[in-house]
Amino acid sequence: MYLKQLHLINFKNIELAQLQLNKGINCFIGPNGAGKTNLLDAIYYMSFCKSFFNPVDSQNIQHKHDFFVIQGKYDVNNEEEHIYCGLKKGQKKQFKRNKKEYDKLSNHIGLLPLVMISPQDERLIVEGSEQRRKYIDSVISQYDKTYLEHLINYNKVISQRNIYLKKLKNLNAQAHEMLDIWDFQIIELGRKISHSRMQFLEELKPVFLEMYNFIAAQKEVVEFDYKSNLNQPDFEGSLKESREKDMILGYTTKGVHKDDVEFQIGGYPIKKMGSQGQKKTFLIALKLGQFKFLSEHKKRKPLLLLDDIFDKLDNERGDRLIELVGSDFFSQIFITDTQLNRIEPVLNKIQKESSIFMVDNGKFNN
Ligand SMILES: Nc1ncnc2c1ncn2[C@@H]1O[C@H](COP(=O)(O)OP(=O)(O)OP(=O)(O)O)[C@@H](O)[C@H]1O
Repeated sequence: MYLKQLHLINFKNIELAQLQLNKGINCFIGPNGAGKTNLLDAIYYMSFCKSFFNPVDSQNIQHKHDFFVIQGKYDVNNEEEHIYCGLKKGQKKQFKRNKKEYDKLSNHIGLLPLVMISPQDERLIVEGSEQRRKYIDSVISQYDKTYLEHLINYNKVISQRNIYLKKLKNLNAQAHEMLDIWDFQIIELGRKISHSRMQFLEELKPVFLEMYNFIAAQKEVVEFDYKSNLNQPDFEGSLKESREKDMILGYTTKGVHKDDVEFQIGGYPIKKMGSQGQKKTFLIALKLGQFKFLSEHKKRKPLLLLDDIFDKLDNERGDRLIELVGSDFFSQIFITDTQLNRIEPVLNKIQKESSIFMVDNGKFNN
């Protein structure tokens, strides 16, 4: 699978861009703020129907304009796929595949698998558990539609339960009866969600370790551990016991919406003990592991988007990463960097078909 053509109008700082893309490697080189990451974000948008960076859709429209359009032509197993996304201020976004609008955007997720590696991934390490859950959910949703449905339903149950808790004054028999109904679903759906998350992380672990050990040349020991709220011995009992507390707080404190994954280096949390380069290596290995995982599950190689990837890595790790990325294991790749003299030697080492686009002030030349 690869992206052949990209056409953008008023997407962030890119007023107009029409690009013919290379099946191999596409490099976008330019100064800070030029629009390199915005271009990657437009490609991300076509796979996930949303921005990687800004969840407020209307803020992705170029300032002083009232709409944006993103269009892409893909080759998927020698069939052409045309994706159109248009957003006009104050209106619902239009998302079409081959001129036909989707009934539900969730039906599109997974058609064009994609893995993005960005400096923003640091959020996965430094921020709270919500970031890690979102990450896991977005990967599983790319290959398992039922999971996405369970997750949507689970979130609806939690939000209805929370609305009810906020209005509740005391836990009388009627309140317990109502909560029993929601708690039954929290347990049923939660079990399925927790099981899928556990399976995914167990399968991801060996490929993640393989990638980490390759890039870091076995220099340190890393690990991740899934902590599911549902795995405590009597989850049902503890959900019931928390009702009083939930009523006071006005939200549900137990359930898979509180799950987490602990990232470790040398047996300690990487958030506290990892150096910047080690954290970066960890995140790259996680995402490349995800790439391998998705390739196997989708029987299709995802697009790989590498935003500012070589920053903070020492030469040895950088070289090993180049060796990896240059292998036939990866298909179409998009790379951004501020320096042409850092990218040119990389392309020479890789020996893959490539195009270089110079980016300045939202304009692209090659
Ligand atoms: N809705 C918008 N309208 C106009 N400009 C926008 C909009 N959203 C973001 N921008 C601008 O886009 C620019 C950022 O572009 P981008 O993140 O693509 O830069 P970059 O080339 O990746 O830079 P860096 O090398 O610093 O990562 C900023 O100047 C930002 O103000």
